Parts: sequence; C-alpha cells; structure tokens
Amino acid sequence: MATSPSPSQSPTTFITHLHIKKPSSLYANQWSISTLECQKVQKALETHGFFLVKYHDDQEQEQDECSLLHETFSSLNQLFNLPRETKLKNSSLPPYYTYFRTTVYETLAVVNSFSSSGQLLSFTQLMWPHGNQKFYETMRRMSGKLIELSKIILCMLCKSYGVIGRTELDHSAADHEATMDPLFRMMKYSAPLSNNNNDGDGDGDGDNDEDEEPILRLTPHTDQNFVTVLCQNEVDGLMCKSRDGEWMKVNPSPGSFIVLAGDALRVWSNGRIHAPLHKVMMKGKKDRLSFGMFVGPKGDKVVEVFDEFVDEEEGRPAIFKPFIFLDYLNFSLENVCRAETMLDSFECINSA
Ligand SMILES: O=C(O)CCC(=O)C(=O)O
Ligand SMILES: [Fe+2]
Repeated sequence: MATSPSPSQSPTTFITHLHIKKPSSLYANQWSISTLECQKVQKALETHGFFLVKYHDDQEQEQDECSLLHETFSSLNQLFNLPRETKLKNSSLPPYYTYFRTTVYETLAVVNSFSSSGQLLSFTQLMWPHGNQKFYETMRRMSGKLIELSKIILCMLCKSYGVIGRTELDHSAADHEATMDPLFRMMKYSAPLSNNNNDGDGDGDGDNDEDEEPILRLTPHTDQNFVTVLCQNEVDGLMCKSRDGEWMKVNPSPGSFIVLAGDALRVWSNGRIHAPLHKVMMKGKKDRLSFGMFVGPKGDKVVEVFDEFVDEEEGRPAIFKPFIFLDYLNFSLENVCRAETMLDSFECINSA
C-alpha cells in the first residue's frame, strides 16, 4: 500500500489518499495491513475527518472493477428515471431512510443491502415489479464492496488506537453485526444549468463552466453515523470542512471512495475524531450521481464514549453523555435548520 497526497484547494493542506488492497482475511489479527497504514487512517480522521481511498481486490481484474462502477452508475440512472410514483414506494422505512426529494436532489435507500435477508431483492421488486436482475446483481456486488471497505477502515482505526477486539466497531467483535445498521443510499443532484443552455460554441458542452459560480445542492451537515463511504460519478461537488475550519474541495479520481467520519465516531472517540461538516456545490450541465454506505448503530443502541478515551485522573473526562441513537436521528429530523451544529444542539455535551 502506498499513500500519495493529492493537493486540495490550499497549498498547505493535503487530502490523504490511501490505496488499500483487500487483505486475505478480514480479521485484523491475521492482517497484512501495516500499523503505519492504520495510523494514516487515524491521523486523517482526526485532522480532516475524511480521506480518499482506492480499494482493490487482487482477485478482481481492473477491467471488472471499472465495469462494476460503470454498471452501478447506469443502474442508478435507470432507478432515478423511474416515475416519481414508483420511487415513492420506497417509503415503508423510517423517515430518514425513505425516498426524499427536493427540486434539485433525490435520494433512495436500502437497509442491509449486501445481506442475504432479501432487502435489496424486495427493493428491486418494489421498483421493478417484473424484476431487474441486472440492477440487483450490480448493487449487491457494489454494496458488498462498500461494506467490506467500511469494516476494514473501522478495523484499521481500532488497530491504530490499539483497541482491536475490545469494541463493537471492530467487526470481529461478537456483537458487531447485532450493533450495526448499514444503510446503502443512492443520490442524484440535478445540474445547475439545463442542457439547452448553449455556451455559444455550438457543441452544447458547456465548456465555459469555469466562469460559473458553484450553486448549493446539499446544505452543510454532519453525518450522524459512525462512518460513510461514498462514491460519485465524474461530476465533482463535495466539500468538507476540516478541523481547522477550512472548506476543502473533495475531487476523487474515478473509482476512488470518499470516507467520512460521522457524529457517532466523534462521540465514541471522545472528540478525537473530527466529524466534518460537508455540502455539495455544483456547476455545469451534468447531473451528479453518488451512492454510499452509511454505517451507523442500530436505532436502539446507545452511543457513548469508549472507555479507552476517558481518564478522569489524567484530566480526560468524557465530553459526551450517552444517548440512544434513534433519539438523535429523530432530533436531527426535527431540527434540520440546526444541521451545522446538530450534535452540539442535541445537548449531549457534558458541561465542564
Ligand atoms: O453525495 C455526496 O457526495 C454527499 C452525500 C451526503 O453527504 C449525505 O447524503 O449525507
Ligand atoms: Fe452527508
């Protein structure tokens, strides 16, 4: 594995870009992944709260990887092109999981899409009553890859903190599966400029995009979960705010994944990990498609500071009070206007 910094907006800050090869075993105690690489995950999440990663499976040919990515985006196009009434059927889930639409943004979600419990199959049947095997197979493979990567990343973090096997964040822990509720979400953001908008050179490309001001498509917020692994089509737009307050453009190379820490990880680490505010700003004539695995605790689970990060005698008390994750999700839904300071507004922070 190698790390190469890729320049962000500012010359002084770099976005960490890791290359992770699928380990022969997903269990960290049998790993070839070095501690040094694990420390890079920790450092990136503590400073910026996000990083980019290329994830390869040695068994998988590069060509297969590209075609999976290509098929995923063509499946997403197919999905978002369905009539609105059909997409509205994705509403039997709790409100934060269901089909949601504004004039410029749409999202659909499937819980545990990679598992054998048939959630992805039911979702596919709901959208295409006559079946769509291609969609099902593609999304099953892609969401399987995302869940695998999210497990590896959480494990790398646990390894770096020296807490492997002692926390449910590590998937080798007995109750990991019973604790986690991974959600596969698919998003579409419409282009700020319509396709009829001619840029004057007759090619209809909109190649004077450079002069345009980017327009907000998704308002600044933090994710409530532990970790999010995202992937986008060729249209950039994601921006993340680092711990030192700088908005950074996140422009991944094709096929790279974006890893973001959420509020639950900030709480678990007693504030060591930064859960970055992020937003989507777009320009140009192309719609942006993205999808991701949002790995959070099950609704009834308690989110709390992990013991390892607390030492009263050393002057490191727990900054956060424990809370039920569902209470926080509901609070977030009722207080969308406080998205920029959600965790702080939730009043789970202990007074000094
Ligand atoms: O589409 C993206 O890149 C970001 C999506 C996002 O932040 C979210 O759905 O919470
Ligand atoms: Fe988000």
